[in-house]
Amino acid sequence: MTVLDDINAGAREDMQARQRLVTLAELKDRAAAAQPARDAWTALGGASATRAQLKVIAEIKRRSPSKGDLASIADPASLAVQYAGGGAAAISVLTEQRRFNGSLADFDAVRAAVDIPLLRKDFMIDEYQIWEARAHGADLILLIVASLSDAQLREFSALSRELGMNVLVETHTAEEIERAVAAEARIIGVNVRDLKTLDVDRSVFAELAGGIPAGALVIAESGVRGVNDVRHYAANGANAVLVGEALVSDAAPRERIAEFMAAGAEEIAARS
Ligand SMILES: O=C(O)c1ccccc1NCC(=O)[C@H](O)[C@H](O)COP(=O)(O)O
Repeated sequence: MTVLDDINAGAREDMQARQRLVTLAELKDRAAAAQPARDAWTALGGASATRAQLKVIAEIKRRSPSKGDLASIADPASLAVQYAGGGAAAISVLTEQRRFNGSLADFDAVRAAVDIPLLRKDFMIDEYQIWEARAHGADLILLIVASLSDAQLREFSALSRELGMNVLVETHTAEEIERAVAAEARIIGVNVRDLKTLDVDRSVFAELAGGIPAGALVIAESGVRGVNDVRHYAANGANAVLVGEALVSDAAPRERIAEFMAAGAEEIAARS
């Protein structure tokens, strides 16, 4: 069993516990009453003809399987306000409990504090979680190609779109990019962290990003520890970077985001 298999199995058990408390019918009612989803595609630069900026998706991440405890984050809402103030285009909130110490309560607190698009970052293996995301005000969800069949990728993407949300489709290999493209993904992430071994290899981004069709938004996920990593991703075609550890462990996340955006814009200008 890989780490990803193990996380998915835990995510399913936790979802089943929530299903005993909140039925799908109740979630559907809550989703219908929720404010419409914000436009994450446009916030991430999708509608811009030039895509001259590098966008930052700033993540709220307390712990991780690879690094253990990262930050206690007693007040996720206050961190989210700092992220938004620094210019983050979107905020990723990890809601997985067992390995990341996240929760839907964190998500709700962040939702109440900021008005920019929110990514519900979890291990999505069932439509229930997609309804749940929308019911809690998510604008964007993550689908990990390695966790899903082609049919699930298509069905989960279609449901998310029906609910007004965008989908970040995460890949780690050329074959997974082909599957994402076949599922008509418009926002494609390359996670340089192999979720089966937890190895982080930033060169994976340079190898794979060129295979993503023009028109799609390209998100570099994981491994940003400083401006040089941001420059590397921007120089190799990233429209946005998804950053967790470097921001939660920084005393000045607002300034760090602004710094990452400035460095990224310089690289994009240099490559065009
Ligand atoms: O972060 C992990 O150790 C991890 C392990 C297994 C599955 C997923 C994992 N992380 C999810 C992510 O992809 C990252 O939280 C995200 O890309 C930010 O990464 P980083 O900036 O390196 O914290």
